[in-house]
Amino acid sequence: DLFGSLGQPNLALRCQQLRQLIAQYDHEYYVLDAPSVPDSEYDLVYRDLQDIERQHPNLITPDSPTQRVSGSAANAFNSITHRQAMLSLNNAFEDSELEAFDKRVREALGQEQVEYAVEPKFDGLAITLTYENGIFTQGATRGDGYTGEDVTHNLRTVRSIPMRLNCENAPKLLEVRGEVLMFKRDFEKLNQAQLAKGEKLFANPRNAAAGSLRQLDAKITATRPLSFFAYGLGVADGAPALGSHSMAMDYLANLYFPVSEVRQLVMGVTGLRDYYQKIGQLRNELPFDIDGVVYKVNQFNQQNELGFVSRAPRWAIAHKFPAQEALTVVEDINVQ
Ligand SMILES: NC(=O)c1c(N)nc(OC2CCCC2)nc1O[C@@H]1CCC[C@@H]1O
Repeated sequence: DLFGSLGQPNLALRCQQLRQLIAQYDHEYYVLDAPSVPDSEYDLVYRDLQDIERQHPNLITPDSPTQRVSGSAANAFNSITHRQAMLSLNNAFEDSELEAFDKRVREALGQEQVEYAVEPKFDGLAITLTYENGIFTQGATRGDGYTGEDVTHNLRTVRSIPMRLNCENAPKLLEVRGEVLMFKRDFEKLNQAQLAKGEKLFANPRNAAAGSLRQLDAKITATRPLSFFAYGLGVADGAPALGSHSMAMDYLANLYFPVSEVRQLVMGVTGLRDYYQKIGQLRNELPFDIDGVVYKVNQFNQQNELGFVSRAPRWAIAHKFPAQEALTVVEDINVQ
């Protein structure tokens, strides 16, 4: 038969090729929103992999897309201590605080103007992803910044989180920090489905994302439309030398991680202010909720020079928008 002639080694290679192809298709569909093949083609490739794995379970690998929804329901989350603390951010609300931040940074660095990496402040749930030799092995919530909950199985179900790194010589260890969130449109659809099922409605996308991620049964998480954006690195062992936050984001984008498309590099406090205004205008059009923007000194050597105050860095602050009145009201849907 077909498989007899292929033999094990070739089958293993065939599985690897199928996994790689599906990882590419997932990236195009869930991250770039630009599939290169129709769903019918995707389903054929996926079924090929499933058939081989069903006949040869020894060929199943943890990064196989067929393993995204797996694992039985646990009765509690294990506690994970982060190799590198997941710090929080000091907030600025007034323009005067912005001036003060930039002034402190300029004086500490002895520099006229500072280059900042700026990006939206995603309003979701902070998590950390661990990749060992290019394979996703563990995921955890931020928790108190030092220990979080092991939500590995749940994170496997998030299609925009890659199960393997898209590179040849993968780093021995790579920790990726980011935010799990739910897009506004997916949140509306979820609440309409909840309503139709007579189940409770979620208050907002952030609560829906947090509630979905902290399900003990990953099969429930798999039914929820979760997304992810990377915004930083934790421990990186064997990764190429990255000198700045913007370089780290480029590196992650090449590894198939979703990163913000509206991130920028700006100079000085004027650059910060302009970006805050720009995103403030864009806010309601963005497909996801944000509660501000984040400014980071871009160069890592300058970040190291500035260090942290208690648990938050001196080199970064969030600039919050005024809280939006609770406007996510599910309009009356005439439920039959
Ligand atoms: N929510 C965000 O979009 C975000 C971001 N874009 N960038 C950072 O960089 C921080 C992480 C540690 C030092 C700088 N943090 C963010 O969120 C933080 C994570 C934990 C508390 C805040 O929500």
